[in-house]
Amino acid sequence: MGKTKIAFGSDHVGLELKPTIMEYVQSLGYEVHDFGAYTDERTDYPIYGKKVGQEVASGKYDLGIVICGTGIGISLSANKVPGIRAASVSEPYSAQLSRRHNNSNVLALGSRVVGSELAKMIVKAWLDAEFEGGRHQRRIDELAAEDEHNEQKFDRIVHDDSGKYSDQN
Ligand SMILES: O=C(CO)[C@H](O)[C@H](O)COP(=O)(O)O
Repeated sequence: MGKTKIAFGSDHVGLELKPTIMEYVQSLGYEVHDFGAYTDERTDYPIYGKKVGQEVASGKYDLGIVICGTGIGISLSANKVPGIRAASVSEPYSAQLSRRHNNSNVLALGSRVVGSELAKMIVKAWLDAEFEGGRHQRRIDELAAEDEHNEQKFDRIVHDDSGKYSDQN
């Protein structure tokens, strides 16, 4: 079996923390890829939350880690992608439980909320935890059923390279 593949994304604020976390995750034996942003020019977190969400939901990547100032905006964006369960957390306990109970497939961090050492502890707790299934699977199935209704609506919104979006319908 190959290495677990992790997709990374951030806005301009999350870019402060992203290289440190990517390097750390790689040192733990994971394959990593950065889907932007690549410069600190002010940009919009929905572009990168959506991109990472799509990479994970499509199965091209196993998990995603997204970073903005608080972790909130970029988690909201990732969670719009059907099949994504993004958890915005700022301590290891919630990170671990988000996988054990919620089977989170995207972790969202706030670079203005956590320092790099705490962020590493959060990421390690998240990566080491495993989904427990059982009664928790029933709840995940309910979320997936909601996704089916939302899928069509979501696909209408398209971003161009400058970050502008349009509604295709
Ligand atoms: O945390 C965030 C979203 O939840 C963003 O990183 C933050 O809102 C960006 O702010 P600014 O454009 O003022 O740098």
